[in-house]
Order: sequence, then structure tokens, then C-alpha cells
Amino acid sequence: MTASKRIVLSSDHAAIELRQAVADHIAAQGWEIVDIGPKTPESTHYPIHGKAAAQAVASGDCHLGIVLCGTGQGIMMAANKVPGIRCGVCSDAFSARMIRAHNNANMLSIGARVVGEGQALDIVDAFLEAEFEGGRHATRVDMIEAQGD
Ligand SMILES: O=C[C@H](O)[C@H](O)[C@H](O)COP(=O)(O)O
Repeated sequence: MTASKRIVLSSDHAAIELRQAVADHIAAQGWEIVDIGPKTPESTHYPIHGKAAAQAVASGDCHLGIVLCGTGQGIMMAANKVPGIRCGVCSDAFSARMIRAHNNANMLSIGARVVGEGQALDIVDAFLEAEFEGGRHATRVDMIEAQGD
């Protein structure tokens, strides 16, 4: 298994079931899943889980990350505080494809209280199948990174 097929997953309590569905779906595609929990549905705090998943990507341990919470917004905000992380919330497949193709996103966030399972899996597929286009988009992503954290 190459490093490029390794993906970290995390969520808060609001997205435990959808996170499992995502894990099953992408494991079947050959991805190595690093699921860092939480495993039980007790109320927890999304900043903890967003930061932990983002650190797994930023460190190079995982090539990509997918995080989930109720709206996808809070855990995305936490992930984006980690230097080197570009995480976007998506509720549609077009946006999920574009955050990789144009923004070179290395993390995807999904709201389990926003989209159903079928839509979420379409979003995940679009994100994973897309490739960064580089060129003018690389110039712009470099500008984001140059802004610092
Ligand atoms: O952005 C935050 C997420 O949507 C959380 O999943 C949400 O705020 C959790 O709410 P509650 O504690 O009411 O389940």
C-alpha cells in the first residue's frame, strides 16, 4: 500500500454512523483507513477531532483526510488551523471535485446533519477521484500558503 492511498477519518458524535459508512465505502476502493475515532456516540468536542485528523495529514502520515460533524463547519475550522491543511466543507459533488482540482484541498469535511448517506458517498467519490490541475491554480494555492497561519 502506498502512502498516497492512506486516509485519516474522524468526526464528532453527530457523525459516527456516517463516518462508518464512509470508511466502509472507501475501504472497498482500496484505501487504507486510519480511523481515529471517536468510537462511541457520547457528546464530544469537534475541535479535538479536527485537529487530530489534520495533524495526521500535515505530518505526512496520511495523504488525505475526511472529517465530519453535524454541519461539517466546526470540524473544518479546527482542521484549517493546522499549518498546511486546506479543508473544505462540501454538500455537493461538484464542489468536492473542485476543492481538489482548483484548491488542492487535502481534507474534506461533510455535515452529517446536512446530507444523507448517498449524497455523502457521492461527495467522497468526487473528492477522491479528482486531481489537482496545477498551473494558475498552483499560483493561487501558493498565495494561500504564503499568507501563513
Ligand atoms: O460545527 C459543529 C457541528 O455541527 C457539531 O456537530 C454540532 O455543533 C454538535 O451539536 P450538539 O452538541 O448539539 O450535538
